[in-house]
Amino acid sequence: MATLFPSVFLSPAKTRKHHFSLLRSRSTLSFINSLSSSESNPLPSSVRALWDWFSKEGVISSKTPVKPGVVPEGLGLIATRDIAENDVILEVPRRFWVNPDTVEYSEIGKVCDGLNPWVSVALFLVREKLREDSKWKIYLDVLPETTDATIFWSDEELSELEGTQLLCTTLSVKEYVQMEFMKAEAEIIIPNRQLFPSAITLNDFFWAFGILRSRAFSRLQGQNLVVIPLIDLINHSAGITSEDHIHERTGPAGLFSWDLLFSLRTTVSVTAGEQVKCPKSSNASVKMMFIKVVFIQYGLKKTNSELALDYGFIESTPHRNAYSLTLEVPCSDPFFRDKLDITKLNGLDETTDFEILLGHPLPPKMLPFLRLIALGGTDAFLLDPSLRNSVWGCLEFPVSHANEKIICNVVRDACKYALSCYPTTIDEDEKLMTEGNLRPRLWIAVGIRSGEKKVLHQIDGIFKERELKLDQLEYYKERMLKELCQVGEKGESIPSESK
Ligand SMILES: C[S@@+](CC[C@H](N)C(=O)[O-])C[C@H]1O[C@@H](n2cnc3c(N)ncnc32)[C@H](O)[C@@H]1O
Repeated sequence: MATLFPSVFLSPAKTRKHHFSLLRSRSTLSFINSLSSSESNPLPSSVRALWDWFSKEGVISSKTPVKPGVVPEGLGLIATRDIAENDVILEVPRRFWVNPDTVEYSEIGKVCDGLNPWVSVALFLVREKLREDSKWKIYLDVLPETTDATIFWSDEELSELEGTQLLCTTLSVKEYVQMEFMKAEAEIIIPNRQLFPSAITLNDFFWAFGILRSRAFSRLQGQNLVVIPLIDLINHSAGITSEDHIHERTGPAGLFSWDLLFSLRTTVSVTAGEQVKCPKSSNASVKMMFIKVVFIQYGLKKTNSELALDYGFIESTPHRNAYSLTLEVPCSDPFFRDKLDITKLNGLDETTDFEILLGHPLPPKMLPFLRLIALGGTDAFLLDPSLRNSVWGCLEFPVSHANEKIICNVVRDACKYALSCYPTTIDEDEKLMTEGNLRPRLWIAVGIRSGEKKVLHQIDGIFKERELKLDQLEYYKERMLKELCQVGEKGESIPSESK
């Protein structure tokens, strides 16, 4: 019966639809202890220059409760004094923001008019980076040349992702960026050489894209992306479980000015770090600083694939492991129009991605959608227009033995096929991870491929269990009969066939 379905019905290895929004959801602050030697991690001069610049501009002062520091995640923000709940950590005035408005009021504003906002900000960043006299030079010097985000991986590094959805997504994002670059080059850069005197390469454009994906926030008022110097030094921690700590307000924006401020606050109080003697050291002058690093939550709903793609790290939290199943009503289906109608009525598209998380149940609309796609034969009466408003309710429960068997077969076959595309087993991956000493990118690759396989085994397990219970499930006709009997017990009329 599985052959009833064309191959487009369920395509697990299909590239996940990527929403090329560069917006990061609102973020959260918190404070985690970290032990760090202040002597062994000197602050780069570029970061000191940025701090001095912001001091001179009156953006930070002796009252600012954080300072930049070198932390395991690269640069980060460190608490310098006790901070009370809901205190402001940093506030950066609008004149230091980099967003589509910044581009609009710049020399390239006119030629970038109408461009996709992220493309215009990317062109702006690259152009400023290539200028010796850029007003933004002090900030741009602090930005990393690259991260461990998968768009920056070599072919050899990407080969470690063989079989994964993340590999497909990374390749399609790279293709998309390349296409946008070629378009921008042909339509904006080449026709306006006087504005872009230095050659801009695809690698430059990728750098800017990577910067935006890993550092841009979404504005609270209005949805345009924005990069905020200094605030973008904040790192992510799995330990932070809330996302709501960014505010915008109008306030003092320097020595004599008033402006819109992008403001980062905390909802938890924090006591600043203190100097302690290194316990193993006999030399009393060697001291370790017990520091409080300020972290945010980059997005509670982001999967490990999204974290790896955007930021270049993954978490060990199980539910960050996900697998996306793409379900589609095939246009060759004899009931295509009816099924599409029902799909739309219930808020789904003809092709819908269902993200399944490790340790979580299937998304609620997945089983009804599967049953709808599989609907045919003697069950096709449920597609009658007179049942249009009630059919989804029926699909939330098993329809018929045949229908349920089809969905089990199709999903299990798809899982088996997807699992056969990974060159390693979960055991092999876990052995690599426990042996340790993996380079960061290999660690990410191994974590991603083992996470995806775990989710596929979980999905397969769910449908295997269903398959074993096919004879015990209650189907539509039995449910209808039961309902009729209940009506009968209440003394109402019973249709003659049921008597
Ligand atoms: C918004 S920036 C934060 C500042 C950054 N650490 C730096 O050195 O400029 C985001 C980047 O920081 C790093 N990062 C943030 N949180 C991290 C974490 N929990 N684990 C590993 N890297 C992290 C990643 O490279 C990520 O792309």
